Amino acid sequence: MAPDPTLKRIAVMGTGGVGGYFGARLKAAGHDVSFIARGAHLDALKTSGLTVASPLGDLALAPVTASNDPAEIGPVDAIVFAVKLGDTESAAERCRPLLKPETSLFTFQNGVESAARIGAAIGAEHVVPGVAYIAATIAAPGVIRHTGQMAKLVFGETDGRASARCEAFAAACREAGIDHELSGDITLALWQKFIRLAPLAGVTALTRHPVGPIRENARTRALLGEAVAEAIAVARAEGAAMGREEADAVLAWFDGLPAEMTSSMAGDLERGKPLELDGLNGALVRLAERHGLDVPAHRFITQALELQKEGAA
Ligand SMILES: NC(=O)C1=CN([C@@H]2O[C@H](COP(=O)(O)OP(=O)(O)OC[C@H]3O[C@@H](n4cnc5c(N)ncnc54)[C@H](OP(=O)(O)O)[C@@H]3O)[C@@H](O)[C@H]2O)C=CC1
Ligand SMILES: CC(C)(CO)C(=O)C(=O)O
Repeated sequence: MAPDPTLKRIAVMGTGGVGGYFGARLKAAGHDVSFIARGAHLDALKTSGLTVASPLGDLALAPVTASNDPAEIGPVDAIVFAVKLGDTESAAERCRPLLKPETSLFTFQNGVESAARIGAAIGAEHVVPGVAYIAATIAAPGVIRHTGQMAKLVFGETDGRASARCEAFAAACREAGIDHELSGDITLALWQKFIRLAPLAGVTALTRHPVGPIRENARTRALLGEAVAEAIAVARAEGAAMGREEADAVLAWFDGLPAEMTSSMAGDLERGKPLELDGLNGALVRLAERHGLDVPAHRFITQALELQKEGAA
């Protein structure tokens, strides 16, 4: 089947675990996808193409269009935005040559502040918030490694409308075999992920252990539970429609994860890369303060990881 004609040209800003994996699936389905990358990873993409190793099916795409200069790519219909939170504003600014008035930017960054930050840089009208559920990383230059079975995108307009641009992106995902959901309440979807991710990221990074041992040890399980309860309190204060009993569903989700599952922030810590601490646990501390709430577990996590935040020198 020919790919949906509405999204003729797609650019991936940040060809890492998330952008590389989902961008590769879209390209394999026949879409015109350009990959923005840098360093040795870009060199490998240019010389050897993009490889994805995944339990859902490997891909070896060569050649691929890859560049560190968005002006070389020019205006596109959609952008998949997936850089780390610390690169948000600089990468958003670099998207300008990719924009025409109707270009949509789908952001799959973690946290609950991504769309607002990108919107402030390039105009809110371009931005569609989204959530990625996947564990993927750059295993070597040009190679994305996906672990586990989870690989899902959730996206939607902030006002809940089923817009043409979201329908078109959903069609592209369908054609590419990407598990996806066009959400009628993306703000809730962002919080649903955030109340899982921030505790998991914080506790896996802090303990340097995957979820298996953390959930089996009474003390670390309690820390995870406290971090979840605090995140839910902040979500509720921010207006997310969820009850305190949501904590049971989150702990059940942790119990269902593969024991060896960790978080992208723990992976960054291991590799000496900068941490997304300010946008995850740090964001909960900031938002809690705004509502007069105390979040001691997240405060402690941010304090304990502070010296690793910028990555290894
Ligand atoms: N990895 C995962 O499993 C998941 C991650 N997420 C979220 O998705 C977002 C992206 O994470 P992830 O895919 O892991 O990130 P990665 O670090 O794997 O990939 C981001 C890539 O973008 C590159 N990059 C950053 N800025 C620019 C720029 N201005 N120009 C060109 N290239 C640039 C980075 O290069 P360099 O390495 O040189 O910095 C890197 O190669 C994060 O917010 C993360 O929390 C969400 C769900 C799961
Ligand atoms: C927990 C996980 C793997 C879920 O998608 C994630 O988002 C991350 O580690 O950044």
